[in-house]
Amino acid sequence: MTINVVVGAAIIRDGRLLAAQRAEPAELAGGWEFPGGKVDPGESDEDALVRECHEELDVKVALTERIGGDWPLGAESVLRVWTADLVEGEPQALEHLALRWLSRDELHEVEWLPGDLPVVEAIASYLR
Ligand SMILES: Nc1nc2c([nH]c(=O)n2[C@H]2C[C@H](O)[C@@H](COP(=O)(O)OP(=O)(O)OP(=O)(O)O)O2)c(=O)[nH]1
Repeated sequence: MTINVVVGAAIIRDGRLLAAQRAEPAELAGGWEFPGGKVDPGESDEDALVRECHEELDVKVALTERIGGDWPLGAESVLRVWTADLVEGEPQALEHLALRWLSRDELHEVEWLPGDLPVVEAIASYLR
């Protein structure tokens, strides 16, 4: 069985984390996640993440630090997360229902996808 790699960006600005609300598929719609997506064959994780942020948010990001290792998403996928700085552009919800910048106190005001919760905990210490 091949394990699918999903990459996610913890974009932080002024001590706040950018959270994005999924628009699809129906069973995930409304849940909040890190911008990102699946790594294409032959593509590095980091290149995939920069590409996905451009496609989804119309921004250029610079990845800064890997957060933890492979975070399990069910039996068949893992999530790999990097913190990121915005280098160019203001994030647009091109593929999401909404975007929010969350301070540490606000982290749990949105309903994160279940697999993201441990990652969100790991990122709390980076926020104000
Ligand atoms: N992008 C992203 N996906 C996540 C997170 N947490 C989580 O469980 N997932 C799941 C949702 C999806 O089943 C899968 C990522 O798929 P995706 O739909 O974002 O990937 P993609 O943009 O490459 O889309 P596609 O080619 O399949 O259409 O991982 C997260 O924080 N960010």
